[in-house]
Amino acid sequence: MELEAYVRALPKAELHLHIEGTLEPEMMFALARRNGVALPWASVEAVRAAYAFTDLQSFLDLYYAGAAVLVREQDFFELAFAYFERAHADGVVHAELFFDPQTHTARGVALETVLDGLERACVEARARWGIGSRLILCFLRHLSEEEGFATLQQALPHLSRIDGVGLDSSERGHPPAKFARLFARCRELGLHVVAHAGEEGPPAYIVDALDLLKAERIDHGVRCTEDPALVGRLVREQVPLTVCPLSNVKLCVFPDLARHNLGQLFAAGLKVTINSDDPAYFGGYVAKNYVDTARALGLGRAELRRIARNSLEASFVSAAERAPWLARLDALGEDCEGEGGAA
Ligand code: HPA
Ligand SMILES: [Zn+2]
Repeated sequence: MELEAYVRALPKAELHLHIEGTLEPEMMFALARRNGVALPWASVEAVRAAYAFTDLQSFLDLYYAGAAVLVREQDFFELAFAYFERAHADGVVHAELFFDPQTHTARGVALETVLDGLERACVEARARWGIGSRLILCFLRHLSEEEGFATLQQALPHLSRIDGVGLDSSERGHPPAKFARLFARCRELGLHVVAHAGEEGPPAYIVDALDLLKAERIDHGVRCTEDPALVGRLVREQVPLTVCPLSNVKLCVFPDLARHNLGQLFAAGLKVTINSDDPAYFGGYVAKNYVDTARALGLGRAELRRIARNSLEASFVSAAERAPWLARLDALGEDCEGEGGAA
């Protein structure tokens, strides 16, 4: 089996995916027209040409500008439905979607509108393709903790359809400590907790995401290798890292995939997963992240199976829900063992 087909056949969970980051330029322009929203680019080609990012902030500026075309429930539905269709083609059996309510409520779009559209797509994806999903509300860390509390207040009537909270946006200068009280309240409400840390921020932010926010997974986390004691802890506690290789290259966290530290993280025994982050902006959905990383770092099929297994184990589904996917994964491993494991 070709590597691409093998990767697509791996049952996998996607755990680090910003739904607003799946907005392809074609949809951006179609929704801008439909909703009468002016965009700062003249054409699909012009917006694609602007995807030459130098760091996280240069991406975020463009990403928030693009998200302004999302206004109605139908827009959020179409956005998420298009993602699920691609995810299904990539062998994703379960996806935990991040969404950024503050990006939308700041423009007068109600949290309920966002949730209604996303949830309808989740239901439709389950019915059509059997894909499972969860929704994770992310707080924008460049805003204040008080604004985060206001967003949580708006979310309270909808907690039955929100599974967890996360922390995203500009990392440098916005440490986890800024949100310790907000995340404590979220935990009291029974929400799962994840946080972006150690993408551009220092390893200390990963430590604080674990100790102060009680994050169950670290989103990115690649800068952990600068602190050997932290790596030891992440291995001991088997804290999942949701690594996004194409994102890291696009945002200049690593100069190229061959110099990405995912292979090093994996060899150290960390619970590494591979994800796409904002695939419309970073040049590839989850299967391309697996394939390109495997080629660049020489990962074999046993390693790819391990990474897919990690994603299923690190998801928020029950052991019973996960069991059939793990069985399929193991069966695939045996089927392909004789075909030469190397990527
Ligand atoms: O990679 C990311 N990092 C931080 N915030 C984000 N919001 C969307 N993508 C990202
Ligand atoms: Zn992210």
